[in-house]
Amino acid sequence: MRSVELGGWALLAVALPVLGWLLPVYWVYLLASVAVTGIIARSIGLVTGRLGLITLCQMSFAAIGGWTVSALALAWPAAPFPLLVLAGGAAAAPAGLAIGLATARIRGVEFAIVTLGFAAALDLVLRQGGFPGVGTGTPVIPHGPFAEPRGFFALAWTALVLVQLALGALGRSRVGLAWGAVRSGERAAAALGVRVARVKALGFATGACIAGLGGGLLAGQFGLLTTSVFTPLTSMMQLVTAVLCGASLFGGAVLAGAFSVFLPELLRRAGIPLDVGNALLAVGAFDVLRRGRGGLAEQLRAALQDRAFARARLQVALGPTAPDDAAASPGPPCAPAVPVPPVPTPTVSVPAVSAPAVSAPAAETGAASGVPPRLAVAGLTVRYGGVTALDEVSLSLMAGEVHALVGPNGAGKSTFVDAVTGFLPEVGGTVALDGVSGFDALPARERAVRGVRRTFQHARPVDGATVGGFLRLAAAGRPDAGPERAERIRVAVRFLGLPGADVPVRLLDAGSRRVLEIAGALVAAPRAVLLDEPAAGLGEAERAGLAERVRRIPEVFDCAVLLIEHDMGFVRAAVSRATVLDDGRVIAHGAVDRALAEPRVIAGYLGGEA
Ligand SMILES: Nc1ncnc2c1ncn2[C@@H]1O[C@H](COP(=O)(O)OP(=O)(O)OP(=O)(O)O)[C@@H](O)[C@H]1O
Repeated sequence: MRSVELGGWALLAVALPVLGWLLPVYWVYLLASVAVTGIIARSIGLVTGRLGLITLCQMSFAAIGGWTVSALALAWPAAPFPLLVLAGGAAAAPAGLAIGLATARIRGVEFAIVTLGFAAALDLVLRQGGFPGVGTGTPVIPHGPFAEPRGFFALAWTALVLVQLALGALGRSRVGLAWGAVRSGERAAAALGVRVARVKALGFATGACIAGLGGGLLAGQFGLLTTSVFTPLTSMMQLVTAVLCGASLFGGAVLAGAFSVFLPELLRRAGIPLDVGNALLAVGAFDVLRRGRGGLAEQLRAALQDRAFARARLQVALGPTAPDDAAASPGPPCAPAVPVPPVPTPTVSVPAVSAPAVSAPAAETGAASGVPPRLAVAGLTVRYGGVTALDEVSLSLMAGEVHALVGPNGAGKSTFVDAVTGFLPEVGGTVALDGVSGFDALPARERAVRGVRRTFQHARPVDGATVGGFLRLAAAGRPDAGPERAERIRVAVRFLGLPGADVPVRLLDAGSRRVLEIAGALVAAPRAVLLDEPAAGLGEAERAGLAERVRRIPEVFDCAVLLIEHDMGFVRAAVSRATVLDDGRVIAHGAVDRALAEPRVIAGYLGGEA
């Protein structure tokens, strides 16, 4: 895969100068247009392809870049043109940041409508004021060699390649990995410690900056810009073409540029109305979205990846472990490598709660030893409209224990995890971490950063990431040094038998993805992990292997585990204590065998299975 990419870059490095100097000027002009349009398509590929946000205003950001370059070139004709183009990108970025911050809490149709509104508003403003130089008929003439078509060709393609290299580096960084996490699911991203609103705004601002660069280049290529180039409709057509071609990749952006430039030319020569071409592009984009496999370039890359990893191990290996398997290295213990900062006293007041329906004896919760529970949950109450999903539920999760939370479907188990990890807006009761109250007042991301990590019943690890990339992102939420993180990742990979770091997550089967999600929780040096049905999707042998590993998590990672699981064999193999919920209330708790042997549990849940 890597060699294919390197080969592609080498081919480009040779082909572009040759084409630039040998082709007739007309073709050089068209190919320069491909690069400029490709830059705008790449900005859409970032926002829509990587971040999953439908943007209908990328041509408006291009207009801001074009307007800025036009104004600067008229005021300062001898200015180095590349510098002006950079100024165009810089001018568009704040507009993107402002929209990104204002829309941080929305996505989907609402987000698309906001961007369309911005595009329409800017279109009106531009129609009133026009672009600099148009009134007097003074065109932008790029200073120096860039005024010539061949010089401009070199500038446009250099800009596209530099944008790609910058996005490639960003994509491998924590920010880029976080874009994929946000696209996969904002809840799951927050559970990884990602600042969702900030990451979205930054991504949108980056996209705006790139579109601004494209618009700045358009000013140099056209000389005089007209508003018809930057209407909301052209933004929509750019989006359609970018989606069809898969512009989250360099090849897709180039293809989108080629479609935009050559399709109208071909249709014109064939005497076919341009609208027919637009309709064909729209149908193609619709088909791409319907299939959900990405645009043309993304599908090609997926096919190449499938081939490259055809012989690789793509499942977790969960055979029996040797007692010292995970901790084979003499490295530092995985946790608590970083001390957990104290939780500040909450500024919001927590409503007083009455005593829990069933309260745990002090000896069982560990309170008698004076060691505070890792998580002390008291009187947790959650209502969905008229449904009381949790009713005064209390549970103490002690250091060193694996504790099961079991009960029939609809008992409130997932709601409990959502409430403790901060994913529900209105929750009654209190949660303390390591004896410090106020944990329940923190937002979800902050709870993850403080060391309470979770997995989801329906796992969705980061789109487009590799196993290694996902784990790096998951480990990055803690303020410790790189080598400690790398060591935690190494231990978790070995402990859970994960496939190679370069394997794309999308190639893993459902069960292996869930195990990867567990690893993501563990590499963050958590104080407690809450695992929601982690064995779903695994075969019989793997389930046994996972149960054994879950039992050993406290010993290897110094973190307490709350396990939700319907398979009682798995539960008995993995846990020491259990709390049984039914209809949102605790009906039994204590040592696992005793709790599961309670008559109410056997009658209401196990149906004689005990
Ligand atoms: N978003 C929601 N809106 C309304 N009701 C909900 C919502 N989520 C859960 N519920 C209800 O709350 C109750 C508890 O649901 P929850 O998903 O927590 O149960 P569970 O024990 O995790 O079930 P399962 O084992 O099937 O996952 C159920 O009656 C469910 O229908």
